[in-house]
Amino acid sequence: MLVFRLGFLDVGWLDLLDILLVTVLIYQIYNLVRGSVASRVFIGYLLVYLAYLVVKALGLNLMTTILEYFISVGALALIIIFQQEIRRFLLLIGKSTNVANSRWIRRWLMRQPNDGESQTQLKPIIDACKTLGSEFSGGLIVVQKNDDLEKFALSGEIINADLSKPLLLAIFSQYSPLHDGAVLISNGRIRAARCILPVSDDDELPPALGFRHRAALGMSEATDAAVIAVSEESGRMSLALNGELYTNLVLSELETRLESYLREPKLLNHLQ
Ligand SMILES: Nc1ncnc2c1ncn2[C@@H]1O[C@H](COP(=O)(O)OP(=O)(O)OP(=O)(O)O)[C@@H](O)[C@H]1O
Repeated sequence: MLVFRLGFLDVGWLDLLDILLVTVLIYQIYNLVRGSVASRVFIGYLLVYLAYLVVKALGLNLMTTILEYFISVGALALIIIFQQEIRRFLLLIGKSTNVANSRWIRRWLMRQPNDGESQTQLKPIIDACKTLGSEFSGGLIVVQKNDDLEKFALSGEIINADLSKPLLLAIFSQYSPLHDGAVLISNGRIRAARCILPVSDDDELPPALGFRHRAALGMSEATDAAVIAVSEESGRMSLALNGELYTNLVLSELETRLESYLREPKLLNHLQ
């Protein structure tokens, strides 16, 4: 059905709906990539696409063909560059559908994490963070959720020991040869120490936060693990989840966030 005419263009309700949906989509994508290097790539790609539309409308055939090739190869490159953002976007959709809140769906489709699988005990971790914070020792602890973290474990020293507060404190003691880097906790055990984590290039991170916090954020962008950073300088605790860094957490807040994130139902986990 025709709504109005714009020069030679007939604009209908469906066109308006189409424009609205594209606007929302571009806005959401912009929100996800804002502040990262990817945002500049995104804007660059949009400009090339606009140039393509213009040369196509003007009938410049050779230029149109060149830009067409560029855009089709660029689409593949975009998927690689925007891995993290695409993941966050799908996560956003997964969360907003709120499937996990339906009791019926929970019962029939989801496996709760406590059905026989070994769950990581959070108490030793929280207690260790408390001591590390009060002693200004500094620490970086990765708690596995679903994603396989073995390649990160192999970047450090494999330990494979029972999880306990004294062992965590011994690892992060400044006299320990293992205190540098991150401790990786997997299936309720300390899997490895001295692990090297990917560093985030998010330029919105406050300059006061150094590489420990960047590594925590980077790991949470690359995987679904929960990463705790205890600052050596301030003793403050931060938690990185799904590419978000929650800073200056009090102990109870750290525990609640960690608990609810790690105990989310499995179906939701797979959407992330
Ligand atoms: N990519 C990384 N992977 C694992 N650990 C890292 C990484 N980068 C830094 N670290 C750890 O963080 C420690 C402190 O780094 P830095 O002082 O830059 O961090 P920070 O964020 O300022 O934290 P703090 O407040 O504790 O000083 C390093 O000695 C190292 O143990």
